[in-house]
Amino acid sequence: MEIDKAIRECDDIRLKTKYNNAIYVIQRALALYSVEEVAFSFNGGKDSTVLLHLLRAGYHLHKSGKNLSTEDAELTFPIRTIYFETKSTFHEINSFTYETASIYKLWMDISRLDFKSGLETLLKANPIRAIFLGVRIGDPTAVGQEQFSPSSPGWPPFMRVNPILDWSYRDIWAFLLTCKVQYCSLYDQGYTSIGSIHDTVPNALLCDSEEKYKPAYMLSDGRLERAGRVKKLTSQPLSAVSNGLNHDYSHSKSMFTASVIAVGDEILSGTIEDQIGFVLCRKLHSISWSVSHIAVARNDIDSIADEVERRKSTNDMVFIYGGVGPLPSDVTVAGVSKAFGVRMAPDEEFEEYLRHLIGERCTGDRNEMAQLPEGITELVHHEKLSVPLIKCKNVIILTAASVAELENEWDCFIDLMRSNGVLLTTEPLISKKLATTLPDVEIAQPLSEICRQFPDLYIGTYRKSRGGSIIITFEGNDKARIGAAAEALCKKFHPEALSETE
Ligand SMILES: Cc1cc2nc3c(=O)[nH]c(=O)nc-3n(C[C@H](O)[C@H](O)[C@H](O)COP(=O)(O)O)c2cc1C
Ligand SMILES: Nc1ncnc2c1ncn2[C@@H]1O[C@H](COP(=O)(O)OP(=O)(O)OP(=O)(O)O)[C@@H](O)[C@H]1O
Ligand SMILES: [Mg+2]
Repeated sequence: MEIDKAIRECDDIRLKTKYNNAIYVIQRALALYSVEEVAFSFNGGKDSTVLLHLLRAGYHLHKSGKNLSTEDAELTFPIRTIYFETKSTFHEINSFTYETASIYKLWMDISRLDFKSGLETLLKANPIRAIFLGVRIGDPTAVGQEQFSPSSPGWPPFMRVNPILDWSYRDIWAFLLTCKVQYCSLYDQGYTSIGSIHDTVPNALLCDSEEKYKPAYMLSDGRLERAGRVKKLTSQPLSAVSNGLNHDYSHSKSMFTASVIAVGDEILSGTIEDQIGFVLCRKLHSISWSVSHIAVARNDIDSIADEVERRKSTNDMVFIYGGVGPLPSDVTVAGVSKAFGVRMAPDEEFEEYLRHLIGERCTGDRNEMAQLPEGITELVHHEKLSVPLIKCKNVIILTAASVAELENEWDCFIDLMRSNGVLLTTEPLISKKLATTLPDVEIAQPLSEICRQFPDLYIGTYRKSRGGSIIITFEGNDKARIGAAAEALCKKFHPEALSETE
């Protein structure tokens, strides 16, 4: 088999290792699923071109391992190949896909539906259980994926098989050039990663002094392969902690809203009690911020991403804590990354901080702790913080794991907010509490009337126990109005029925 031979004969040890690992994944998949149960998602891009040849080699080796006729395996490639064709595909990509299909006699299934609907249709009509993809770490969609990853909730059920997940940009080009296989012509014109015609331009890093573009394999820093993608999210200046807040500052009197997300399986199993959320709500309340939601998410990228996605657009700020660090369960930052649809990329500034903090233990080939969501992360510095606060648009990732640590991070956060003028826009809330042992049925009606009379105040109630006292809270910015509301309520009962409490 020409691919296998080319790799075995080359002296690139790194490429050989990557190749062997990818072939291993392919062979395991072919051992787990029959040929009819697998499909290959091919779109003419460089990554899927690499995968095509790996699959050809892997299928051949799979056949020869079973002592079946390998001649047939060289000539035919019986794995169903799916291509989602759209009007916004580059014509060079389209024609390369069709030419490749004809050269290698691919069994093509063309879909003109969106990915999800196309896959639903395909899976209804065929016994497909696993799909090979050319997804690589660094792709925005790779966040949280492994070599075998079930499709996400909401997608039809199948196994995503990613044999080249750990391949770098350099590995891709080493393979294509070593095996001397054809690739789409756009890669020779400065394109380094290809999306749709609307969001892809040649990579400016390959433009020479005569305004000509060098081929994609000349890009020296593979982390910049997506520099030719027109960004959907523009990055922000890294100056103020208030950047990215959804709040409209022109209405300075309106309340800021926040959501609080704790991350931790142990909170959900009742092993530990979340005290940080409680203290954080109190602190937010003390500066007149309204907490609209508090949630606990599992240590799982999709659960975190779902929660963050839901809250970030409806709140001025989202605070998330737990699951930050190098442990296997520390996936909070990756979850935030997924919520914003951006990839995780090494952040040199953050790595430097970590190096100071924990020495050389944190450096290495893949310093996971120093990977942060790309293009949306702002490191917010404060002299009292040994590691800066991580702020992704309006999501603040707190590293606190105890109330004392939260106190420190909070003080710094407040300091920074003040210096950005944010806290000066709202006045502190004033509150008054009344306690009563009257039964709730007796209080309900008169209290409703007071609520109607004082719509400018927040009036709430809570019970200490079913049989015990009820606490009525009055909150607002105007002391006189609070006094008037409390008095109006007291007048509706006998003089000792309600008393002020802390
Ligand atoms: C075969 C196939 C399977 C996919 N499975 C999933 C999935 O399970 N979950 C998911 O969020 N996206 C899935 N996607 C979508 C991709 O992750 C991603 O949204 C898409 O490739 C982005 O392409 P775009 O940048 O052109 O929008 C799948 C795509 C393909 C082609
Ligand atoms: N339109 C499509 N049809 C079929 N598969 C697709 C399509 N778009 C993406 N895929 C699958 O998703 C994988 C990842 O896509 P991605 O765009 O990151 O890589 P690529 O297109 O192969 O290379 P490049 O990074 O140069 O664009 C592809 O390798 C392919 O398996
Ligand atoms: Mg592509």
